[in-house]
Amino acid sequence: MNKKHKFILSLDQGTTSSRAILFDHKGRINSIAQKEFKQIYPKPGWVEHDPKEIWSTQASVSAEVVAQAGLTGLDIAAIGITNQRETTIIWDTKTGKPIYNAIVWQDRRTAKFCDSLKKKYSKKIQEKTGLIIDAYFSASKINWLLNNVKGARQKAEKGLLKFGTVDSWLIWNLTRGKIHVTDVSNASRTMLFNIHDLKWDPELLKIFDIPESMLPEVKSSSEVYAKTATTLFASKIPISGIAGDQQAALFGQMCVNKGMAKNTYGTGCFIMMNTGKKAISSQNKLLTTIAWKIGDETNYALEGSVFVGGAAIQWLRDGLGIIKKAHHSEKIAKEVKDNGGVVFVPALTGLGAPYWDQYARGTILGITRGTEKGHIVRATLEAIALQSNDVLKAMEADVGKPTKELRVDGGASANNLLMQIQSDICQVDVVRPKDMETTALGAAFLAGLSIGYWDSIDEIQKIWEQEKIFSPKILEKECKKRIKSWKKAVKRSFSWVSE
Ligand SMILES: Nc1ncnc2c1ncn2[C@@H]1O[C@H](COP(=O)(O)OP(=O)(O)O)[C@@H](O)[C@H]1O
Ligand SMILES: O=P(O)(O)OC[C@H](O)CO
Repeated sequence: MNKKHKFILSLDQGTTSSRAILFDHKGRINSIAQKEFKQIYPKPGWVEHDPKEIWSTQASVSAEVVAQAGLTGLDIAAIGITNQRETTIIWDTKTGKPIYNAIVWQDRRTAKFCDSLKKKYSKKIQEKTGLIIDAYFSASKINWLLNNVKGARQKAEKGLLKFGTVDSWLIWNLTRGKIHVTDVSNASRTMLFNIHDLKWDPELLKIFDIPESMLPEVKSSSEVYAKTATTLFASKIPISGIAGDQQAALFGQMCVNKGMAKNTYGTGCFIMMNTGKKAISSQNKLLTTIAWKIGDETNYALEGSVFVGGAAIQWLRDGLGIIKKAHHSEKIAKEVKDNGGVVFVPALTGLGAPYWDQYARGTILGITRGTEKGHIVRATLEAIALQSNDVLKAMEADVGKPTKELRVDGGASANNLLMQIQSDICQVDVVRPKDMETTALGAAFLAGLSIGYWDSIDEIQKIWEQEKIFSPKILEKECKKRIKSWKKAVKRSFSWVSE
């Protein structure tokens, strides 16, 4: 069969659901299957997933999407993997069983430990890893698991345990325990990886007290790592692309040139700017990270993560119960002409970039007798846009250039009002692609490139299509006014709790 008549299967393992998507040679979606899984909150600030459920939901949607399309494994040219990043899984090499739940990127249990490292190591860690010391990254989570799960440290020291981010865990299972790998983009989120010499860093391993034998082999983002060995598919399919989900989205948005930026509106908001072959060290509390490595070329990016993006909408739905469905937020926010003076800072799990205050908490200011539910909902959408703008402005300051356009994707980018607000606040064009599953598409592109399904990035650029452009509708003066009151509110949310 002609390769071009085959499909690329993309596995998109996100924070709230596992998705499998089949893409055709034009980069169009043929079929999607998705399953949500359980979020486990054992204590305030702790967030866990069951690694077995991560695997079982991902395996079942993978089989489902192929069957649903009336295809078999023989129709799949390759598999690309993209995943929630930083989330930490440790498993027993012999049994393949996890020693504990996955500690999710949002989990704050290691905040104090991270604080204790800041004074001595902030500079060194930022130089080597591009990251700012925070409980967000994998290193302190691995350290916690080794120190708190009975017998873990002894086993790890004997080489009997493996650590992986979710990509490694999925590949371990897809290959029935034969392959333990990750790619540079995922490795760059662990706080153990030197992003300049592309190696696990012995000094960092010492600081976090982690044996190197636990770590996966680090590969590029686009190469054949292995072939599937599960019974999920009738044939052995090459796994040939891996990238952390935000890096995959940057690639899926074809932000392949220096200065191009994207924002993914999922649970959090993740703004990333391609900085080309150069790792730019941020002066504005952003992260320097590896976007991808293709062949011998490593591409770097600046990133700012907003912890609570679409999750603020979820909170309106599940916590406050003032909306029934996430997409109702648009209609309800449109019932009022503006925010009525209400400003919401959704620091529900602290504040990420560019503030990095793990002790900040959510606050709603400006409520009066006239405040309606629409004002709160509108202020929530504005907060998503304002947080994203803070990051974009920090990026522009780091690279010394204004952004031309912001490409958008993720669940909440379907909200037209939010996209218009984003364009107004940033005073840039917001460009939404036809295919909003850009994360999965990016992984498919990486997988397809390495097996020659697509010949080059140039060929892929030709198939990328935009759906809609949102241009600023308010004047810069009005925009500045809104940002001023937002900044005032953000200050009030700082250091609210001490634990
Ligand atoms: N129309 C919408 N308006 C605003 N928020 C939305 C809308 N649709 C989805 N969301 C939000 O987007 C998030 C889901 O996006 P998704 O990309 O699936 O996230 P993730 O990959 O983090 O699980 C949820 O937090 C949800 O509240
Ligand atoms: O699963 P998402 O889309 O919320 O992304 C999670 C990020 O990778 C965390 O860094």
